Amino acid sequence: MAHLCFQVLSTSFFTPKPQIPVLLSPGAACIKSIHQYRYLYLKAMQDDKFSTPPCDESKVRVPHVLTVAGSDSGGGAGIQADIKACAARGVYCSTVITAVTAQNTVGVQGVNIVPEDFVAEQLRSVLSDMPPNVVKTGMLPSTGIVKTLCQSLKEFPVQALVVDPVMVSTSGHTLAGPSILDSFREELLPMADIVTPNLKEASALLGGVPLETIADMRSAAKAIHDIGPRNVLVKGGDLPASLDAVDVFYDGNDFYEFRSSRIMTPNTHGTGCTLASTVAAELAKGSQMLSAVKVAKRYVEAVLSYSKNIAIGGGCQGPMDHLLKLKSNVERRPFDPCDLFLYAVTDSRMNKKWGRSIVDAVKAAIEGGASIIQLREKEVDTGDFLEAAKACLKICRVHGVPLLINDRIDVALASDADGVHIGQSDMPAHVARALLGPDKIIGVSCKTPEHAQQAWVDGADYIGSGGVYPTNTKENNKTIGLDGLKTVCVSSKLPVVAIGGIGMSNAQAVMRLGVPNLKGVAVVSALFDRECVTTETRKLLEVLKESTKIAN
Ligand SMILES: Nc1ncnc2c1ncn2[C@@H]1O[C@H](COP(=O)(O)OP(=O)(O)OP(=O)(O)O)[C@@H](O)[C@H]1O
Ligand SMILES: Cc1ncc(CO)c(N)n1
Ligand SMILES: [Mg+2]
Repeated sequence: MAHLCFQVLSTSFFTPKPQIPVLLSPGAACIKSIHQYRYLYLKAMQDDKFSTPPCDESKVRVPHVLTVAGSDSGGGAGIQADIKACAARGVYCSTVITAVTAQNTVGVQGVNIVPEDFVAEQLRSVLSDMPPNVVKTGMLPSTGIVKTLCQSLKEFPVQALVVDPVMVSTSGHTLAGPSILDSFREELLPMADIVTPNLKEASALLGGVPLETIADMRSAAKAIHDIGPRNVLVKGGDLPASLDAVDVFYDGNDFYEFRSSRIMTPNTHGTGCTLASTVAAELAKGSQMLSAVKVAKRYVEAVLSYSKNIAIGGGCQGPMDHLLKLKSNVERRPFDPCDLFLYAVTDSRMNKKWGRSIVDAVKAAIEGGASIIQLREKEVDTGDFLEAAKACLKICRVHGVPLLINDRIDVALASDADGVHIGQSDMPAHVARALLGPDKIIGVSCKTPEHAQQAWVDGADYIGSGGVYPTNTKENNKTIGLDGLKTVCVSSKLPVVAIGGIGMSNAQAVMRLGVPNLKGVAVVSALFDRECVTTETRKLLEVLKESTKIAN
């Protein structure tokens, strides 16, 4: 009996278009071949038969890749690489698992194939309920699984199909035997928008022709294109180590070479899965094929380069670390309110007056015992500020002292400083938080309980409150006094550092206010408008330590 199929159809070559659901009439039996559905799609386009689905403006479309692949217990290739690559590229990834492998950096110890009907069930679950933009395939270990997949794709067509014809692991273990070659050639490849064989796989698809040079890769790309996929990318990761990593792309008309210098690293496990998933992710976002491949190649190169020295496992082929963007957050130790104890704020006028560079000033303050540094450089050009921030950061990291940038979120981002300190008239703290991400330190200057309340709501980590005493460092700055400071501290959920005219003579009075969230003092002139910054910092540290002893 013919049945209703609610389908998502696409053009015969990938075009970045929203998915167009089509309700086929009961008379239209489920489409038999991919060619037939592509024909029907084009015809329907001509006849203007598509109805746009009612759109709910409150819903956000999420680009979505479904990967149909094997699990790699080592986490570097297969399903695990696909999920990580899609996540890194900002794309949702659902999974149909075709095999479970026991694998590590030494090799493949075992393969357990998922029964064909259970692969079919997983496919149905995903495709019928949450149609992906793009399907990407990896390890398809049996002819039955290839056929099941092709059948599902005919029933539930998608915008693009990316086929990574996984056959042999880099360690030489067979992941899908030669028996699948016929079903690849006859059924899967003709449906593919792109197929991405490595040298061995390209050779196998062509009956074993030897492939050793870039000229060979071109001929292979053309011959594989004749099998039916719309685009072919022959990957050159396995070219001799002396050559660049060159991939050859052929779209049926033109050849393109994607070249990157070869990264000398043992951590290349999963490069192929990562490349294909990234192509799929970029297509899902709406890229054209050529730009998707370009971005994917660049991404793999960046991840390889980032991961070249990581050590996971004792074998000779390690995995990559896909989430490089998140890495800097891991290296930084979390903010500790006690860091606010002796908070040194640099000042360009004072540095000029005493003939010091920003870096020298920071070095001296750290040597004297400053527990956090803020670069407050109002008169320095952006380029010079950035260079100084990077140099200061190196010193701060060595000593475990956080480095904050005053006002300049751009400089904080570009230098990868630990955070920023912003005033009431700078960028709102919640916007700074959105730009800087969850891990960077954000401090906000607050004079009132309302400011303090807002800083908490906006996601700040601490507040700076003052001026406690009159100061020349900041013009037109209202003095709030010890009482004002206490009022702010009492109403603040965040730790507080006191600022404004604080030095050796009055630091104890401030610290003796006796409010638990007052964690320290921020000083400018008391350290930097002096001949020896290190000596002054040491002295102030002693005074502060003394005040805590008295308080306890
Ligand atoms: N050492 C390297 N330096 C730079 N790029 C590389 C290196 N090794 C592989 N690549 C690139 O990584 C991508 C994947 O190619 P490769 O030939 O390694 O695929 P593969 O053999 O299928 O990988 P897998 O190990 O996942 O099966 C290609 O773009 C290739 O050029
Ligand atoms: C599960 C799986 N898929 C693909 C590859 C190819 O890298 C692998 N090693 N393991
Ligand atoms: Mg591969």
